[in-house]
Amino acid sequence: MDSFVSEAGLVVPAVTTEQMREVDRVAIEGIGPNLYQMMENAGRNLALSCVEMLGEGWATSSVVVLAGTGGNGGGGICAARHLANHGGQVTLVVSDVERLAGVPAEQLALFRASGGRLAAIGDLGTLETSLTVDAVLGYSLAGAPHGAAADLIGWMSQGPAPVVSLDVPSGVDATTGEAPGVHVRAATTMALALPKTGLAVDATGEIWLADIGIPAGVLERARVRPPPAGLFSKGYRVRLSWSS
Ligand SMILES: NC(=O)C1=CN([C@@H]2O[C@H](COP(=O)(O)OP(=O)(O)OC[C@H]3O[C@@H](n4cnc5c(N)ncnc54)[C@H](O)[C@@H]3O)[C@@H](O)[C@H]2O)[C@H](O)CC1
Ligand SMILES: [K+]
Repeated sequence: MDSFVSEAGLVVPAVTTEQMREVDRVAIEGIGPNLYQMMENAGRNLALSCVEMLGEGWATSSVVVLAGTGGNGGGGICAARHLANHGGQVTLVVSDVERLAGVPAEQLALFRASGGRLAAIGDLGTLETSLTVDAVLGYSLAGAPHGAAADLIGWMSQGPAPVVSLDVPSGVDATTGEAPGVHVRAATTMALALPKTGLAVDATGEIWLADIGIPAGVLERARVRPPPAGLFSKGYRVRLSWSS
């Protein structure tokens, strides 16, 4: 789907993975924001969505954050820190801690300082959750999920807790919407910067779009259509629907 629509009726263009990568490249190698800044905005918005989904008394509910080793996982780890910083009962599970590098690894170091709990994949069977955050795989999905990523997706699919997916439900191709193997069925998906063309599938649940601070000049240089003026005039997240 090449566009989505906001509740106010604004038409929001969608991007493919290739287009989003170009936006990220122009931002990170050139104008900014840098990866740290974008990930912080992603994680903070995601944490806020979790608080809103859980409602009053959210801080007494258990939240499990499942994170992969790339940019998607880094955003999830950042959200886990924000939840822990605000007194939430958060447990983080990373698919492969040894493979974390760069900014996602720095996110984990920050999380460790928050007092939140880090659990191993082997502990999954003992974890209780009221809301699960899916930050396992983002737009760099390559083929059917395998290894620890597939285990985490399987765990989310078994339990009754709602899942909030970051950017795209893990296992769903962000460009085509196809799922080459196991995939997450989200209650809510929070897309970053611009909705991806593959999000018009049932696995996404409610779609929200979060502003992560990318200015119009970056989109222009990446030759990507910008979101309509005023889309984020009331806040940093807006609900989107499929356009008919
Ligand atoms: N402007 C933005 O939208 C931003 C988005 N961000 C987030 O970053 C991810 C994309 O990050 P990336 O590091 O490119 O990759 P992923 O996190 O999607 O994947 C990580 C990792 O997973 C492995 N993998 C791929 N396919 C499989 C598979 N089938 N089975 C198992 N493992 C797999 C592979 O090793 C990948 O490298 C994007 O979605 C956003 O969430 C940034 O935070 C900044 C800006
Ligand atoms: K995800």
